[in-house]
Amino acid sequence: MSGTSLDGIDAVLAEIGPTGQPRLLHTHYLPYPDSLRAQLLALHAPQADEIHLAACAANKLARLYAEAVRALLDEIAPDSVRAIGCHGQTLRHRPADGYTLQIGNAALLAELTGIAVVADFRSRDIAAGGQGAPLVPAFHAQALQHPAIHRVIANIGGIANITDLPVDGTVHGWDTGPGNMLLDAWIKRHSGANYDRDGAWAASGSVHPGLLQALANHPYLKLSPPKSAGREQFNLDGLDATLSALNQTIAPVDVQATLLEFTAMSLCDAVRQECGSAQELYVCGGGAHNSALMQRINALLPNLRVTTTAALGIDPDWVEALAFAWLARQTLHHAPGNLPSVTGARGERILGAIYPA
Ligand SMILES: Nc1ncnc2c1ncn2[C@@H]1O[C@H](COP(=O)(O)OP(=O)(O)OP(=O)(O)O)[C@@H](O)[C@H]1O
Ligand SMILES: CC(=O)N[C@H]1[C@@H]2OC[C@@H](O2)[C@@H](O)[C@@H]1O[C@H](C)C(=O)O
Repeated sequence: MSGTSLDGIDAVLAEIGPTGQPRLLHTHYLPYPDSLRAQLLALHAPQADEIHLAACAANKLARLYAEAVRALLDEIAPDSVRAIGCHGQTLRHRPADGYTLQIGNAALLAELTGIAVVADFRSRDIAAGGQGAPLVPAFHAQALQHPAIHRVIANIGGIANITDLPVDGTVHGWDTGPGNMLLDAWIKRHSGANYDRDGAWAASGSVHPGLLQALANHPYLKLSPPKSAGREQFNLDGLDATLSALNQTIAPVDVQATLLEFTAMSLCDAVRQECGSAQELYVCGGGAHNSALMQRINALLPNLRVTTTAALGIDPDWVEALAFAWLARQTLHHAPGNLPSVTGARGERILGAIYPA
């Protein structure tokens, strides 16, 4: 899994039992080199010769994915692995235009590893009229649903998404707004750091009410699910435009504090408005490590027990990667991977393309 934070590759070796229950065997995190991160970020905007540049970046990604796979395979023979589920790196996500694009040369990854690869999980759902995202809710339902407790799972990566798991067994899920994306971008600009460790910088500032209000007016937040978001909706250019329109001097540290509050607020508003009787919220994704963010989520949802998926036995860092291992297994079993109640697709679909070993 390489997600919208553009931080690197989360790789897991997983065994998935006959009922679909996952068991995490090994994990490996491979950060992107700074140069690749910068190239991928640049490819999110139009530029000259971008088809060539994207194809070259896809090859680089395949080589890094292969390196991550090799690191997992120290103690297991490659031929005992059925498949690699490879999400790829999202460069564009435009369901309204009928497409989404995740790059990462799956053919090259199959060639380099000698293992079958399942890739391009989102396109079929979009072809069927869906958002193509989020896809993890089906896995959350499989692995984390409780028959008597109304749970919500929040994945806080670059973008934040939630999965609502009421006790009647229905599942809803959508992207609530920014996760770490704006926080990462703002601290990068001001100190060069890739992220605000534990939210310490944000915690040392004060929320600016005018900026918070302006951010809360983002049209994405007013849309009803099904909905999904990406860097198209939440990015530094948009933040700069909001700041210029306010025309006030706001200290960078207070902007960071306000971005953290905006991230927590957009997520918690979605939980309060759409997940009525929810009792428990389990957070996963890198945002689970941001203690200042976790504190604000706790404070904004006083009626829920807020913790991380570690309390359910799944380390929050690996839920998403496990989900794509599970989705790859669904594909190999000719079983659907999408939930039409989440993505809005016309029906269940078998997702992904298979590149045989
Ligand atoms: N100790 C920490 N303190 C604050 N933030 C953290 C910490 N550790 C990780 N993060 C944040 O988590 C991000 C990575 O999260 P994650 O791996 O879930 O993202 P992702 O794979 O891009 O997810 P998605 O696909 O859901 O967007 C980092 O960019 C950083 O912002
Ligand atoms: C297009 C795309 O890559 N979307 C990601 C992104 O990151 C979080 C959120 O936005 C979610 O919609 C999705 O990823 C997760 C893994 C998903 O599909 O469930």
